[in-house]
Amino acid sequence: MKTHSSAHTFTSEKGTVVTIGTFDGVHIGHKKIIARLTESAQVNQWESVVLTFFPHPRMLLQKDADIKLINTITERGDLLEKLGLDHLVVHPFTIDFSRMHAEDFVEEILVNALHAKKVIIGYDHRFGRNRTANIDDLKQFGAQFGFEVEEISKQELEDVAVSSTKIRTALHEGDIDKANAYLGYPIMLEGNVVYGKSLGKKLGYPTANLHIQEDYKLIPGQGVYVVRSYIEGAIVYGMMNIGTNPTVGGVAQTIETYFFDFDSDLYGKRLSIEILCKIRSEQNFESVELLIEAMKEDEIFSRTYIQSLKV
Ligand SMILES: Cc1cc2nc3c(=O)[nH]c(=O)nc-3n(C[C@H](O)[C@H](O)[C@H](O)COP(=O)(O)O)c2cc1C
Ligand SMILES: Nc1ncnc2c1ncn2[C@@H]1O[C@H](COP(=O)(O)OP(=O)(O)O)[C@@H](O)[C@H]1O
Repeated sequence: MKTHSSAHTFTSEKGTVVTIGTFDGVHIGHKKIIARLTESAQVNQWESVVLTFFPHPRMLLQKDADIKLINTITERGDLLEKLGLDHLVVHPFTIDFSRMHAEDFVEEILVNALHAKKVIIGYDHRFGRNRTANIDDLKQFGAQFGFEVEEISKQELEDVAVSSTKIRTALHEGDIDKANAYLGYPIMLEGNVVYGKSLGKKLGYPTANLHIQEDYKLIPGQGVYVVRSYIEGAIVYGMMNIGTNPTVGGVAQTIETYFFDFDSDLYGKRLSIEILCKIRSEQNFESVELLIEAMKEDEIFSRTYIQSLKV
């Protein structure tokens, strides 16, 4: 898969079949749409293209700085790559771009830049300045500029929209089982290991504190989770706490992981950590001794769970 940072720098050898969307989560519903795209490309000897925008239109237009996404833009690219796409175009969503008239968008972006022979799009897709154009307009533009339009049905689209919303809600609630089932893969958090309060080692459980750069990344609700990571080529399991560490007087939210059967310096390293299941909610224990007891139980639970994955 080739990633292009703008439609204007896109190049392809052949005509293309294009779909447009955010595809946040790249979940089981999205995969069906992408499968239609890659199949159509194969049958027609075209190249498959996903056109996506960044930042998310809602971040720019509604000043909705607080919108949270299931995937960072890097994760989205990595997940789409696994689906056998030929091209991912991450076009910058700017104020100027948002003001483009529908016909200019079709001619400049879809036809001239992306060489679209076919566009696969939701029945309710709206585009162009103030989202004035709809799928019927797109079909007319198709006749004018020589591309086909394939409509994704209401039912199929609702399945996709519902699962994106359901995944976000499930993640907020810490319902990892549900979120992972809709995603079709374990939700992941990626970031750099930073210094914490240096209490972990004293408690007998050193924890790698993860700093996630992308402020729009949705962090699952507070709680203690069984996790998995890949550190220097090896699978490492662990237990993660997402919370404010109230027992030791913490205030700010941290994401910290104790890795099992592991003992090396992780400061400054980049980790991608998959969340596999929830153990319990974070609690404000009356003493540090009680917190340590709880962590010992978390470890027993986690090791049993991990063992069950291996049989
Ligand atoms: C598996 C696990 C469970 C935890 N559960 C709680 C909890 O229920 N309540 C709490 O206040 N802190 C909890 N913590 C956070 C500890 O207080 C934290 O690891 C400790 O403050 C070390 O912080 P440091 O890495 O900044 O040194 C948990 C940590 C881990 C790894
Ligand atoms: N098994 C382990 N799991 C997590 N971190 C470990 C482990 N063994 C060693 N470390 C190292 O210890 C650091 C955490 O120690 P800790 O006392 O909790 O300090 P901090 O408050 O800076 O996180 C990690 O960032 C990592 O470099």
